Amino acid sequence: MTARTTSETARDIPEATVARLPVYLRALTTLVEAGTQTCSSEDLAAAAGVNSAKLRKDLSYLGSYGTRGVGYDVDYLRYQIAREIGVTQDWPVVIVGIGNLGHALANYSGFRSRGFRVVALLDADPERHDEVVAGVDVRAFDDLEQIVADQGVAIGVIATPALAAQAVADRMVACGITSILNFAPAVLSVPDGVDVRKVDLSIELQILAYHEQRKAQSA
Ligand SMILES: NC(=O)c1ccc[n+]([C@@H]2O[C@H](COP(=O)([O-])OP(=O)(O)OC[C@H]3O[C@@H](n4cnc5c(N)ncnc54)[C@H](O)[C@@H]3O)[C@@H](O)[C@H]2O)c1
Repeated sequence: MTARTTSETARDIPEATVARLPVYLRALTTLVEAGTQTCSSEDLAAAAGVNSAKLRKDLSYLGSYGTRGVGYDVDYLRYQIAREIGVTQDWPVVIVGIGNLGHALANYSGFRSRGFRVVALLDADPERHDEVVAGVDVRAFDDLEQIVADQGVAIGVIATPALAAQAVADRMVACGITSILNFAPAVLSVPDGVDVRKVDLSIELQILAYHEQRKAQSA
């Protein structure tokens, strides 16, 4: 994943720390679900896959230092991180491009449990407009402006072909969306104040392929 952000968070938490907070949140959620009440920084670091010094430093930005000999209160730390990320509130999200990937994203139940509510699925193809995916109607892309205004949407997901992605992003930005998660293999140009994160699984696979090749060469 690559990040393009225009500003640091209110208390200037470093961007690399911000990127790890959701990882800690996921690890803490697993601990809460397992009934764990306290954990050491070493346990949490192992669950999150980072080293414990880095974890302690990251959590110190949140003013969270744990209790010597006891560790962190799992439930409270989870709340603190969720509050810092902003997922204690419900974020309405629109997904544009309801093809193979759009269907998979719309059907993913993990968004809701992590604070994101998919309020609209939009597609330019009228043949898709009769569909209901995960209980949400697929609607015309031209309804974007109305939906964003009615629902106060700040986050948009792009799952269209690459050629359409910039035009979709432009329409999103023009009607007030300020954060975009882009799955299309296209570099988006957006004005200051709009954050774009790009997800590209084939790049992740290519990085793994590079390491596989290195392993094979040194074997
Ligand atoms: N990032 C990743 O890891 C990853 C993985 C898979 C696919 N993708 C990308 O996601 C995108 C979607 O892939 P897919 O397999 O779902 O494609 P798809 O062809 O099945 O679906 C694309 C959908 O976008 C709609 N669309 C086209 N132009 C539009 C526009 N201007 N406005 C609104 N909707 C529009 C189409 O009608 C279609 O329903 C592609 O760009 C693909 O390369 C990325």
